[in-house]
Formats: sequence, C-alpha cells, structure tokens
Amino acid sequence: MSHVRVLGTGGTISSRSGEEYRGATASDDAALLVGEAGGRIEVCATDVLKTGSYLLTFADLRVLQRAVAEALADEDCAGVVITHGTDTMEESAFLLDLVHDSPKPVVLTGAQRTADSPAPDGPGNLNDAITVAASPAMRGCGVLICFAGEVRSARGTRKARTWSLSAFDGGTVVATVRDQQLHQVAVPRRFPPLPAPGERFDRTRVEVVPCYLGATPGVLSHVIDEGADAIVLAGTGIGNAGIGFGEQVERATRAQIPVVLSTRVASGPTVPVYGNGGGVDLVDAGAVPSGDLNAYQARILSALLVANGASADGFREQFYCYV
Ligand SMILES: NC(=O)C[C@H](N)C(=O)O
Repeated sequence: MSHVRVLGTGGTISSRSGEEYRGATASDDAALLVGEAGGRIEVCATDVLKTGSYLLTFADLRVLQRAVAEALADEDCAGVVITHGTDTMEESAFLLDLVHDSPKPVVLTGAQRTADSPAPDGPGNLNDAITVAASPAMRGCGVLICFAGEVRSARGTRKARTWSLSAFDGGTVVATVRDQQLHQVAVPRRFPPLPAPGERFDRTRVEVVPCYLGATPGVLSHVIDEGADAIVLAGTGIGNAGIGFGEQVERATRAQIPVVLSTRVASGPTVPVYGNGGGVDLVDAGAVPSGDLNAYQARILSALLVANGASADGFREQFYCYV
C-alpha cells in the first residue's frame, strides 16, 4: 500500500527540555512524533539519527542520504519526510537535492518550539510535510522544506529567523499547505543529479571565511596552511573582501585549492564589479563566483564536487553548471 516514509534525525521537533532545565535535547523517536499525523495517509516512521542539527557531520549526512535513497527505492513509498533541526536544515536539504534522482518528493521539516513546549509547532509542520510528500503535484519538485505552511525549494532557502515560527526565507515558494490541502504556486528550477557522495565526503574539509569591516586575511591564510580542500569566502556586499585577501586567494589558487566567492548578504548574486580588493580582483586571483548560492549552500556543493574527485579546473566548470 502506498505510504509516506518519515525519517527522524532529531532537532527541536523531537527535543524536550525536561523538568530540570539543562538545555533541550533530541529525545522523541520518529514513531512518537508521527502519532496521528497524516490523517488518512499511511505513514511509516524510522529513526536515522537523533541529534541537534548543529552537531551534524558530513558522515551523518551521508548516512541520511543513503536512508533516503533506500526509502525512495521502495515502490510503495510515495515520498519521504525528514524531521530535522532547523539550524542546518538548508545544508542537508541542499545536499539531498543535488543528488536527488527520483520524481518522488523529499520534504524536510522541523520545529522552532520543543515537543514539550505548551504550544509546539512541530505537529502541524509534520502534518503539512506528510501532505506535501504524498501529493502527486509535488512529484518532480525535488527536495523541499515545508515550514509554517510554506513549501520552499531546498536550493536558496535559508534559516532567516531564530525565534519566529516562520523560520525560513529564500528559495522558490513552490506551494502553500494548510489543513491537509496543498496549493501549488510555482515549479522549482531543477538540475541534473550529481553522483551521491562516497566515503571521501566524510573527510572533505571546506571552510567558510567571513569578510567584514577591518577583516585581516589571517583566517584565510590559516585555512590554506591547514590544507582545506576548498574555501568559500562570505564576501561583503556583491562579493568583495578587504586588504590582502586577493593575495591569499592567489596563493590558494596556485596550491590548487578552489576558492568560491559568495556573500554574507541574505539574497542576490555575487558579481565582480569593484576593484581595489573587490570582486574583480578576487575573480582575477582565481575565485569562482557562487551565483545566487549562499555561502553555506556553496560550501555543500563545493564539498560534493571535491569528494566526487573534481580537479581544480573541473571544479570550476562543474560549479558553474550548478549555480
Ligand atoms: N529549531 C531547531 O531545530 C534548532 C535546533 N537547535 C537544531 O537545529 O537542532
């Protein structure tokens, strides 16, 4: 019988603070979370991980990716829901989206309030996500994030609010959902699936280096010396960096370490416009503009390309195909 598979990974949706408040920790398993959610939709629940998403590693992500692939391969499975912490949901969702090669939807959801709060938002979000995963209209839409009644493409979505129940912004709003009814409003842009990461992904090190007023290139220089596999600059504005960054980008490029130029700004592309250490100089020094990808999603794409064996030149070419 056709069903939706719910994969639990932890996060606030499964967390409880307990009586002696020592900080909320992931505790509820997926079956407990599901309860009556989904109404008449058949739901099967499995635990994959049980942790706060701020603790996840690339090795964990690969475990999750394999669990998703296994669930999707079941011909009775109409779609997959993943319960996940919101802190890094956009990163897990994007990795899963980059390698997604099925028409079935994969939908991540979570909560801003713990399961034992007086008014938890998790049950409603999970109910909505199950509706989305079971919906034939969502076939072909890839990996989605369903939160506070909105369904967004994995690509481009970011956690924008720490406290509000509407935690996410960005991406393409593909649908809205309420009371087990879905209204599609857009079709997300899709890319050909990349190969799923192998064991090398677990050891791949891609660092994000922030740029800010008065920043020195010390951190960038350090991660080059430490042997990062790739580096993402979270540049200022449209993609700029301060004094001395260009020389370090050149040094990384000579050492065959790809440098991606993203931005610390919430939305918009990086474009080489300015000189004197601006984007024009950084790109001349070898940096690859990240298009519309934010620094953390650019890091996920970079790690996947490196782990799948891209050379420095291959990296540049492939990166451009996915932004
Ligand atoms: N709202 C949340 O889920 C945040 C939590 N710290 C996590 O990412 O696991």
